[in-house]
Amino acid sequence: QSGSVAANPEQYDESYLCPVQVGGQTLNLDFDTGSADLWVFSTLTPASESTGHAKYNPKTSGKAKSGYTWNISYGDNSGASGTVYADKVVVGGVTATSQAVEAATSVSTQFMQDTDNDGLLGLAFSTINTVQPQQQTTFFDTVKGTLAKKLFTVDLKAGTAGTYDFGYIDNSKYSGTITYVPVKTTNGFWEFTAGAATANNRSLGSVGDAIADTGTTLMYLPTAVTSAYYAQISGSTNSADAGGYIFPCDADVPDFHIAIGGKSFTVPGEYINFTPADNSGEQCFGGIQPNTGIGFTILGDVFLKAMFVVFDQTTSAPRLGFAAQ
Ligand SMILES: O=C(CN1CCCCC1)Nc1ccc2c(c1)OCO2
Repeated sequence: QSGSVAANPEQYDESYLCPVQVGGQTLNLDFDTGSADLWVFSTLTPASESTGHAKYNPKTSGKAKSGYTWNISYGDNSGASGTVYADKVVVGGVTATSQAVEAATSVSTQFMQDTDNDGLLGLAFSTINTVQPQQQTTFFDTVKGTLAKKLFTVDLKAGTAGTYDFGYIDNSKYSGTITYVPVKTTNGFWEFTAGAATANNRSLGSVGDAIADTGTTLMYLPTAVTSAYYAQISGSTNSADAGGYIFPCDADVPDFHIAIGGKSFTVPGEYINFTPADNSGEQCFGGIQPNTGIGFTILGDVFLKAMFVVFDQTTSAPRLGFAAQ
C-alpha cells in the first residue's frame, strides 16, 4: 500500500498537523520524526486539560492493553502520559489494522493550550518508544512491511500545506537530485552528519552531528555557527529576555547554506526571520538558535520547509535523502 496526507501549518509554521483516522475518529496529529510514540487526546483526558481538542474514544473499537502505560517528555519540557489501546489507524489511506494508540490521561500545559493539536504521531525509531512493560512500534514500523517501498517522504512548506507520503517517492515534489547520507540509529533519531555552513559567502563553521526533526519548529545549531551567522545581521542580540537571538524585523537576513553529502542546500533568509519577538513587532525572533544543552544539532521545520526529505528504510542501513524543493 501507499498513501499521502496533508501537513497543515499552524500560525507562523510553529508545527504542522495532519488528519489521521484513529478508531474511525479523525484527529489532527503532529507528525514528529524526533519521537516514537503515537499518543492522542482521549475521553480519558481530564476535561480541564482537553477542552477544544478532538478526543479518541477507545470504547468504540479500541482493545485495551491491560497494564500498559506510557510517559513521554520532550526537549522543550512538554510532556504527556497515559494508557494504551490497540486500534485501527489510517494515514492518507495507509492502514495499520492494529496500531498501539497511546491515550493520554495527563498532558502538559503546552499541549493543553494548543487546541489545534490532538496528539502526536512519532516517526523516529521504535527503540525510543516509551510504552512499558513492552515497547510498541511506530505507525511507520507497524505498516513498513506492507508499503510498496519501506520509506516515507516529508515535504513541509512555508505558510501552506505540504505532505507526508508513505511508500513512494513523488519526483514532482523536488528539483535536482536526491543526495543520500547514512543514518546513525543508536539514539533512536534520524541522525546524520552535516557539513560546512555558510552565509554571505562566509564560512560559519561545520554543523556536524544533526537530527532531522519535523516535531521541532526551529534550527538549533552549534553555538559557534549560530554566533557567526548572527554576526552578519546588524542589530542582532542573544536576548535572555526573549529566550534567544533577536534582530530588527526590517534587518537584511542572509540565506543560510549547509553542506549535506557534499551538496549545498539553502534555507532562505526569510524563513529565518521567524516571528515578531514582542507585541511592538519591532524585534523579530530568529529561526536559527544555539543548541546549548541539547548535545547535537536539530534541523527542524525552518530547515525542512526548504527541503524534500526521504526517510528510507528500504535496506538494513537506514538513510536520509535530501533534495531542494
Ligand atoms: O521538544 C521538541 C519537539 N517536541 C515535539 C513534540 C511536541 C513538542 C515539541 N524539540 C526540542 C528539543 C530540544 C530542545 C528544544 C525543543 O528547545 C531547546 O532544546
